[in-house]
Amino acid sequence: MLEFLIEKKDKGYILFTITRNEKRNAINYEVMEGLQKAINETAGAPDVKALVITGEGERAFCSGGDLSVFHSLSTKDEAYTMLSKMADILYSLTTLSKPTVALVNGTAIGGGCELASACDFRLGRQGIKAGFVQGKQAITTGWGGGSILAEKLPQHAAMKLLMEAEPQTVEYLFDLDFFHGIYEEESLSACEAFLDKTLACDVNVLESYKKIWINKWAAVNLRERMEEEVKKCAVLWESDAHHQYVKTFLNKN
Ligand SMILES: CC[C@H](C(=O)O)C(=O)SCCNC(=O)CCNC(=O)[C@H](O)C(C)(C)COP(=O)(O)OP(=O)(O)OC[C@H]1O[C@@H](n2cnc3c(N)ncnc32)[C@H](O)[C@@H]1OP(=O)(O)O
Repeated sequence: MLEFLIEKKDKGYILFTITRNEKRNAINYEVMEGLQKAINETAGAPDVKALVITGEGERAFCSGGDLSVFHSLSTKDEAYTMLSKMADILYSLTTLSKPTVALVNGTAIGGGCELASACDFRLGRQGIKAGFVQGKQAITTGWGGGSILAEKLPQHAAMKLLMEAEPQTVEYLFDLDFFHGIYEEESLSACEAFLDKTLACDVNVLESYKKIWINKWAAVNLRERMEEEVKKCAVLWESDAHHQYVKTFLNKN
């Protein structure tokens, strides 16, 4: 069974859905491949004006890296290989030539918040929570999401979310400008209402405007800063405290 769905919508955008609700839409290597495929398809299709990313079901948007897979990564070198692979994908998402939306339909935890941060816009469903919880697991954001967040939010807001490492309400995160909209209705209707005017714009105009930020992020060496973040997380990954968190989580039931 496929772990993701890529759908080309009539309104002119691609919808990428992580279809692993039973694992709260955790990201494994197959989901990583699917995400890159959706990014490439969006970039390459002249009739596609945006990419929307969401999770299957009502419980979770994305619970970050799949710990039942990544728990076997013991050393910093083993961790680096996975972390840098996803950092490449998140950089290509961040710098995708067209607008992107994280449609946060449920809980977003850890790397799930990094995935959302890599999108241009974030919509959160009423009642959900999201948190960069890595700090509570003796690691940092490991996919470059901290450096991306530092580009999207004011320093005090980004630092607070990363250093407190707590799941927060959608209202709290809206006030910090992490979310750009809160919705109660069905997710896709909310997303299409948010994107309506943008999708009415010529794709060449959208790409020209997005290039302003792509150039900015290149000028501030975002990719190099993400690489440094990945390397630091890989070192922390080796700690007993981190391995103990993962072990406890996987043995909880
Ligand atoms: C890899 C590095 C990356 C980075 O930052 O670079 C990271 O993302 S590190 C952070 C990794 N993610 C987590 O620590 C989140 C772990 N999950 C949870 O905290 C909860 O599951 C939560 C809050 C997302 C949802 O809680 P809820 O009560 O709704 O569900 P359960 O906890 O009962 O989980 C249901 C089912 O899904 C499995 N599950 C959930 N998250 C993950 C995950 N990240 N990896 C693997 N499996 C996950 C969980 O084990 C349960 O499975 P079951 O077989 O039913 O017991």
